[in-house]
Amino acid sequence: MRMLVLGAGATGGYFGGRLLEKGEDVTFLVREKREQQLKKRGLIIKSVHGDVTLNPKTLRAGRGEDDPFDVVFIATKSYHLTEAMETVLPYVRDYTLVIPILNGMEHIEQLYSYFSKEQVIGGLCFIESTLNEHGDIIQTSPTHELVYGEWAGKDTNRMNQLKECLSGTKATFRLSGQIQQDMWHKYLFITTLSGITSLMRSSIGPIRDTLEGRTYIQQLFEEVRLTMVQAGAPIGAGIVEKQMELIERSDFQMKSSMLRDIEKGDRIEVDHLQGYLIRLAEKSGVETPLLKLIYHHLKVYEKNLA
Ligand SMILES: NC(=O)C1=CN([C@@H]2O[C@H](COP(=O)(O)OP(=O)(O)OC[C@H]3O[C@@H](n4cnc5c(N)ncnc54)[C@H](OP(=O)(O)O)[C@@H]3O)[C@@H](O)[C@H]2O)C=CC1
Ligand SMILES: CC(C)(CO)C(=O)C(=O)O
Repeated sequence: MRMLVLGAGATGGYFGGRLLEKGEDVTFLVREKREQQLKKRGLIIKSVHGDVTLNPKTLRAGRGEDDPFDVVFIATKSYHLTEAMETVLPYVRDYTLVIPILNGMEHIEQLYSYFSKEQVIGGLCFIESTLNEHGDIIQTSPTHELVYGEWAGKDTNRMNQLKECLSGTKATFRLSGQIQQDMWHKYLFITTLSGITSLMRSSIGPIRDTLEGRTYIQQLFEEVRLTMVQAGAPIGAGIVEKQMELIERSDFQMKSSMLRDIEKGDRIEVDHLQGYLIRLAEKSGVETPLLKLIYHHLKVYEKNLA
């Protein structure tokens, strides 16, 4: 299958790079600066699973538009999505599978204004990765998993074909029969993790290892869970307990990508993650005091960037 990865950043560059390493036909749709970096240095992955330097095929918007792709992974930040969608449209046909791997949920509705419900499938990823000052991908913990699946959870020929193509890669690609729930659960986890680590400006260990810190994590999980349940999201029973266990087991040094972005002085996805949930909570009247504090704290960070 011909695959296009929109965004050769920390996630797109990693998963696309691993597929390329395996020998799949992968192209990256990039902007000028990133293309120059990739041409000069190559796509460099420095990872706990092994380093690799690759020479990827790149495309710039407007070029090769008569050469469509079978699969398009969407791997930009949420705040770049609208512009990015305009540039990717010419490479997509009716049969193209569009797989977003962003955190959050709001982007799904946004994608439906560009693509049909048939084209867009569900997706998410678990990975701790970032770009260093040279644009190399630094991937730092054992998990490197991309999960995908039909929105309605069906077992289809096209998913089986995709599964075949993604298998045998030095990263886990997992086909899910309940991708909507997986995405909401990941959203619950990341809103809490990014919220608490960004508020405290700390990796998870020092927060989790104090009674007060753990209480705040628990409170935030509950606020977010209730918001999601009231919005009709398919949240499983006992999910907060399961995700608290995940927090307990996480490496002491574990940070959210949002905190890493704050440390680099970069933009953050606060409106896409915490902001969208606050809007949902307001609609259903759920009280979210801690989530609101975190949201406003992060909005102040954003204001200070300007
Ligand atoms: N990093 C992580 O550990 C994890 C991140 N996520 C989520 O994955 C998503 C992507 O994050 P991440 O990969 O970290 O982000 P990055 O900022 O590292 O990468 C995004 C890439 O998208 C590129 N891009 C933006 N707009 C365009 C465009 N119009 N055309 C081509 N390329 C474009 C940027 O390129 P340019 O250099 O030109 O700006 C950048 O390289 C986010 O929703 C994030 O929350 C999920 C799990 C883990
Ligand atoms: C929590 C983590 C690292 C898991 O993939 C993540 O999604 C993020 O930091 O954005």
